Amino acid sequence: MAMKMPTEYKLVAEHVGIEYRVKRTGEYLQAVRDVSLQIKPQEFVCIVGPSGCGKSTFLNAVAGLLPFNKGHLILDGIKISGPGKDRAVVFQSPALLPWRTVVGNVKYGLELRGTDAAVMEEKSMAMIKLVGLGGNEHKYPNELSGGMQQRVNLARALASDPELLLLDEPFSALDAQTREVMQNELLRIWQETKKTAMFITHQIDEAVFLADRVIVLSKGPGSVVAADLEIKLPRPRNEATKADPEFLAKVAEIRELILNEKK
Ligand SMILES: Nc1ncnc2c1ncn2[C@@H]1O[C@H](COP(=O)(O)OP(=O)(O)OP(=O)(O)O)[C@@H](O)[C@H]1O
Repeated sequence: MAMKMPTEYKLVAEHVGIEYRVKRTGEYLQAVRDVSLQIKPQEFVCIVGPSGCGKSTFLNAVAGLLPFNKGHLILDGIKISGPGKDRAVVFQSPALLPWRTVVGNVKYGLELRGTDAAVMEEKSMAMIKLVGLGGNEHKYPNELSGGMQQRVNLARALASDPELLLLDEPFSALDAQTREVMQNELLRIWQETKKTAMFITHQIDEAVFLADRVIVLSKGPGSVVAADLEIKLPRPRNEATKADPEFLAKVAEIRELILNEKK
């Protein structure tokens, strides 16, 4: 097996363009025009931007689920050309298999890879514990709340030990209180696992609370990177973070940037 060389960046996007062929008209829509960005190992990067700017499109391209027609996407020094076990995605809807228990769902990805049964059991149980679901291993998805289902989804993504965790508005279907709990939980898990994370959200305060860096995309279609802002708030972050003048200033700055994009 080829030795993986350590690289300065976990993910590099170089002038990435992504287009869709619109079925209805047969025409091409350049959803993302020119996105360049870098994510360092263990960094938490949030991507925000006006609705329809191509946040999900970009994430899907990084996941290898959508082809791109311009530029390059490079993960650990290797060009992305399709899905791979080095990336795991957490979508807004948990999409759990209803006929499988919590542990059965967490194991699913590992099973597809032919992982050894004992290793699979051990990893799945550890991940379930990590996401705070210990004791719920044998419950079925319909016995779980929305927040618990999203915890299972996170455990499933982490079980495969990905190099890059991709999260596409994972908490936007949750009520405000559960959402805040899950943001804190995600930060705790991220600090324990040290996974590099790319998180898409349209909620600016969520982005600033979570991220080391917030990248703002311009209005779409044909989006580019409008701003790339470092968030220097101390960690661990907690409720007090949200009252920090730096937090409030960054939220206001990004809100202004997005409002200007919408004009
Ligand atoms: N399957 C598709 N076929 C054609 N156009 C699409 C398709 N999916 C998305 N688009 C278009 O691509 C652009 C980017 O969409 P995308 O969903 O990535 O934006 P987004 O920033 O994630 O939006 P939101 O914040 O509303 O979720 C939009 O103009 C959208 O209409």
